[in-house]
Amino acid sequence: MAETLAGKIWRTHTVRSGGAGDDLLYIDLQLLHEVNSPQAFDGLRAAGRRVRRPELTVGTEDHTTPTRSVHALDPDPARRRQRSLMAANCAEFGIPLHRLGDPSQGIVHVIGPELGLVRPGMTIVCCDSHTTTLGAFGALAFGIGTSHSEHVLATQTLPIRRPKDMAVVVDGRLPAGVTAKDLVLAVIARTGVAAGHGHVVEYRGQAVADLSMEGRMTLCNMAIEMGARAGLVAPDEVTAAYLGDATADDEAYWRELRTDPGARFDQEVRVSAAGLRPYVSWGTNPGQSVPIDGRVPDPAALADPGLRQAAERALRYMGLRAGTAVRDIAVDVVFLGSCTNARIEDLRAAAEVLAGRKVAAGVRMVVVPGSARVRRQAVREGLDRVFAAAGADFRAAPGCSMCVALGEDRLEPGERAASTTNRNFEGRQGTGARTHLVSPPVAAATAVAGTLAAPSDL
Ligand SMILES: CC(C)[C@H](C(=O)O)[C@@H](O)C(=O)O
Ligand code: SF4
Repeated sequence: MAETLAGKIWRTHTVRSGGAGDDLLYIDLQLLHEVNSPQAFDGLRAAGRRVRRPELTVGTEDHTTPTRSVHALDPDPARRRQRSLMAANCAEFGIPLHRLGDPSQGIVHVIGPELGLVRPGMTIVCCDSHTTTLGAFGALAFGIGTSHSEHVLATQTLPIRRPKDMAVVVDGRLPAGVTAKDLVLAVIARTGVAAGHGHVVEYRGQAVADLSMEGRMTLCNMAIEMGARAGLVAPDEVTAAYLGDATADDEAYWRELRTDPGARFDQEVRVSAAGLRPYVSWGTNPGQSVPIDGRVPDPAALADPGLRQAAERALRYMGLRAGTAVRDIAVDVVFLGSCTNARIEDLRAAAEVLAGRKVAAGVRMVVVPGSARVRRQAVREGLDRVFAAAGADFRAAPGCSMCVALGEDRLEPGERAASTTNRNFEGRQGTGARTHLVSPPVAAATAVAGTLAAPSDL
């Protein structure tokens, strides 16, 4: 029978089939970070269990770490305690951990691929919703809760119901200057934030095949923002070239890792790439996004009462008026960072726009690399000097930083940011903070213009 890619990975990892209920799935890799892991370890200890496969488990510190220096003492004792607890847990259970200052430390979804841990056809879990990022490699990767994390630590298996299959097909080619971030915002603007609920989304079509691995990671990163369990791109030559070490056996296996012709998806969305422009969010969910040359919509024009109310509330929170041209919105802060857009290609794209230009007076631009490796590469390429010359603050240590405001970095109440992150709900980047989700080139152009802008506006 014709199968989807998700279906194949699922079948080959099913230890026990649960019929209409949960299957028991073998998990190839579990990643951990400091925020959600303590409960899982407490559970193990209480049950007197060990970690079944510590060598298939890797931890990092990312959500709460300082970014100004790898030696900085975090002034907050609760955050310090949380990270020491993670270190103690990993030491006790024999799990490798990349702490701040370690050359491989960084945001959990960024370091997995860097460490060569992510391969096509794997099943990967982490107590973090953006684990979907790793679907870019043709791996089935998704976030789980802490009790499930404990289950995987103890048994290397996970009880879980088989999700449905959804295809997002992007026909044609993306115009110049339109990135994976714009594409995913455009898709969510069309489908809404719940369309993928209970589904694995496989991104397909020419525009997806054209994306680099980093672009595919951006795309899969935000699968969760349309409600999906996971995002997936079938492995191809781009994947093999990025991994760089595929054997003939690997390549033969990877060729099977694709959706068979005639396989059925439970849902399909088709998008044409050709007409897309840079996208910017105006509201408080990623679906509330419009092209950069658009205007803040008028809630009164929305037929659906739920969407209308959400838009009214979003405009109030965001301090925006219907009909305002997006390009007229002035920002206080530009944040280039996060597991969505803080890999080397993202930093390059922003630096290309900033080169020879200055961040506008009154605007603060903060650049936080996704990992220590990304930072070293950026310095090798001289991007640090480009950021400094433009007046941007290129931080010394990687981490989630201002994406989530769990560490020191955050927006002040009422501040407005153009941010390369993935979530813009109320308070996400700090209490009362206002977030506009953008791509790295738009972030850089906005920093220069002081108002939301694309590079072509400069
Ligand atoms: C803190 C963590 C569990 C959370 C997640 O699950 O995604 C965070 O990474 C986020 O992006 O909101
Ligand atoms: S960078 Fe942001 S989205 Fe990514 S894991 Fe960290 S907090 Fe979550």
